[in-house]
Amino acid sequence: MTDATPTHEHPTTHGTSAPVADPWPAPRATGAVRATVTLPGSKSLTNRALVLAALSDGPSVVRRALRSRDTLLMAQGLTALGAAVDTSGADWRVTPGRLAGPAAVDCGLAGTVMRFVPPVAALADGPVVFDGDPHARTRPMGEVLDALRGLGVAIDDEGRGALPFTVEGTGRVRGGTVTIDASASSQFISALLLAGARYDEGVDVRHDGKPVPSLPHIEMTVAQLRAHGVEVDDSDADRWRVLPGPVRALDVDIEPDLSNAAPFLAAALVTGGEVTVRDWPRATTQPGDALREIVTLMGAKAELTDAGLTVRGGGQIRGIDYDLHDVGELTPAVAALCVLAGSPSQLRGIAHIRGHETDRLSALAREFTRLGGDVTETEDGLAIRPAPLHGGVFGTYADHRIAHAGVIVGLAVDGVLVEDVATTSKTFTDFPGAWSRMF
Ligand SMILES: O=C(O)C1=C[C@@H](OP(=O)(O)O)[C@@H](O)[C@H](O)C1
Ligand SMILES: C=C(OP(=O)(O)O)C(=O)O
Repeated sequence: MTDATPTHEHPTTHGTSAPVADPWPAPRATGAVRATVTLPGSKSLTNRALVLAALSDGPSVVRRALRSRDTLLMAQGLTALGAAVDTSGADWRVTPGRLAGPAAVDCGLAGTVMRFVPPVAALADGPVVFDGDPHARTRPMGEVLDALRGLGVAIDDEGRGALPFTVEGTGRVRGGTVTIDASASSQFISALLLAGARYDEGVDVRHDGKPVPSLPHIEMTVAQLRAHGVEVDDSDADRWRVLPGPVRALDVDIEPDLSNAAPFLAAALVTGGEVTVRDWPRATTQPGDALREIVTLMGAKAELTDAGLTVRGGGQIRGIDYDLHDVGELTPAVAALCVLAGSPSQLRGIAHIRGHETDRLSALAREFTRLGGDVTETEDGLAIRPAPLHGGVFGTYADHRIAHAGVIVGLAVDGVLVEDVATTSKTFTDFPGAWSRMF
């Protein structure tokens, strides 16, 4: 880095203070990558574990918690509500406390914080104000607020159906039956289920609308609730019932984040190399496990052994026709592989990712096109055809996974500069360092 290179100082909630060049020259692979990587913990598992620990009947331990912006924001939010969350070590300790306002919760850009914490705040005695990053104010949220109102909670959002808003907690929630349209995000359902056992009548949540995306994430919620001793009935399609009762304290181990494995495994395909991700679970509720199937369809070999998941690239990348509805968060990395593939691809079922950190379909189409790619948006996905690529600045829109897409393409294309790569700290502290260490 020269003195003339602009640097970006991460805010403290980004989990690191290392200055990083902006835009960041993405490492260009000069040969087949051979690497074994240890990835940080899962965002989705960590933030569910923290919420459930804060609602539990005693102290819990969240081992190998992910330390990143989203999880630190969750810890801060729950602390603001009255829990004691000790994040000083690798194992985070959560001691539930009396939930009370007035309090303020900064959601950053974390879907899990903006959706999962309001149902907890509803149990607090006193007002709790929620706000977040500018992009967060445009993320869909209204269904959760309306559902909470239906369960007996007063919320003041001045009709926005989005951040900022105030949950006017009274110390208890009636709960009961509510019907919502969760076609924009599975997190609407997970949010209500996570707190539901602590409501007087529990919750009976029904979905009415187009199919719910990211269903495995709801299954993850149900599994974690059951691990805490909560009774959940998910035997009917589009209906989830959480019975009222105590949430038992738990000592849990967090698995590595399999969605954040995507760029690392992609490096094996792009360079014809071999990448092993350590501690890949044999059985998991994480949707990122679908990467094993996806990279295989794209021409790689994926092998799960005691060492972890090893992916070997097999020369040219094959384009795919794939429905990512259940695993939408993998789209940016998969799209980057498709851009580098030797045959066309069609990615489907992901209209809802327009409501993620940014409109991911539009951002991916725009940024790949700027590098010479042939990528068009469809109503529910992306159509990608092979095209010669060139270097340039890759915009990231405050979206960690758009940054992953940029660095993947940068492996194979000279002169790709990834804007604000520090945004990756949303779910991965020092991603640029971990990425650079592979080469
Ligand atoms: O519950 C969760 O932890 C998540 C659910 C999914 O959200 P959507 O259902 O909004 O896609 C996923 O994309 C997000 O990264 C994490
Ligand atoms: C959609 C994502 O995040 P969030 O939890 O903020 O919704 C993501 O991580 O891809």
